[in-house]
Amino acid sequence: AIEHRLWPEIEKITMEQLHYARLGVGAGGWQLFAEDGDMRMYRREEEADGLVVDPLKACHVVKGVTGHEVCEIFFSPEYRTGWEATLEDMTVVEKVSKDTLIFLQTHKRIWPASQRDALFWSHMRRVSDDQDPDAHDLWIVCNHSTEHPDYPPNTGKCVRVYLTVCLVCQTFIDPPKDEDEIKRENITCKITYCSVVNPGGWAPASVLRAVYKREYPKFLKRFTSFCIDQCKDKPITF
Ligand SMILES: CCCc1ccc(-c2ccc(S(=O)(=O)CCO)cc2)cc1[C@H]1C[C@H]1c1ccccn1
Repeated sequence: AIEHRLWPEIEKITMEQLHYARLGVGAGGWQLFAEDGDMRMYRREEEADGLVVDPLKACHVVKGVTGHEVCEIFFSPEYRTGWEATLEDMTVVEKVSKDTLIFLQTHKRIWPASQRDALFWSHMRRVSDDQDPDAHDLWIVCNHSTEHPDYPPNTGKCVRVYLTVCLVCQTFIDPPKDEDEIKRENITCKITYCSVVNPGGWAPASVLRAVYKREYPKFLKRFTSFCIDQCKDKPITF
């Protein structure tokens, strides 16, 4: 296949994000800011040119779904309106390959900041765990801001945000007694979600931090509940 112009960047950023997601939160100034059941949400307070760009890392454990299923739902455009509450509009601008799409998304305005949009490539892949070959495979979705000639930034009503996001999922199977078939009650998915969103233009630090504190826990809970609901009556996809 002919290599797409974005392929080298996609490969580099995806593997960097995989490495970053697998780093623990012990070092590096992470502060726990939200907890809910098995979900732990951490952030670092960081600014770039006076704009809040607080990196976020969330760890969650969800029973009854596989990492492949969770990443498939996070990646696929057809499910997004079902779980992304802050979305106002979404377009698939380009289909790079079956596992790589370019999205343009408009998010609901957060008063008093102006409305934001995001243009990013989204890439999904299975990664075999080189450290522990008998561990189950990892699945990753990586979203990273990009440019596109037909969608220049800041031309309409929206301020363009710049984001890098990854969702890394690992499936664990607790084998059922005497070789029965694996049921959903025997599977657990360990999820790490990382995001850095540069708001792209001025927005008060206090407002942004309040929005992230409110929106990220809601987002991850809504997303994982949606996954459980979507998968519960379907055959398991490993
Ligand atoms: C001023 C910043 C506005 C703003 C821009 C962008 C995003 C955002 C974009 C993408 C992704 S994702 O994980 O790639 C899933 C695909 O949608 C998550 C978040 C969120 C907010 C704000 C709306 C807030 C928010 C924060 C956290 C989660 C959801 N929404």
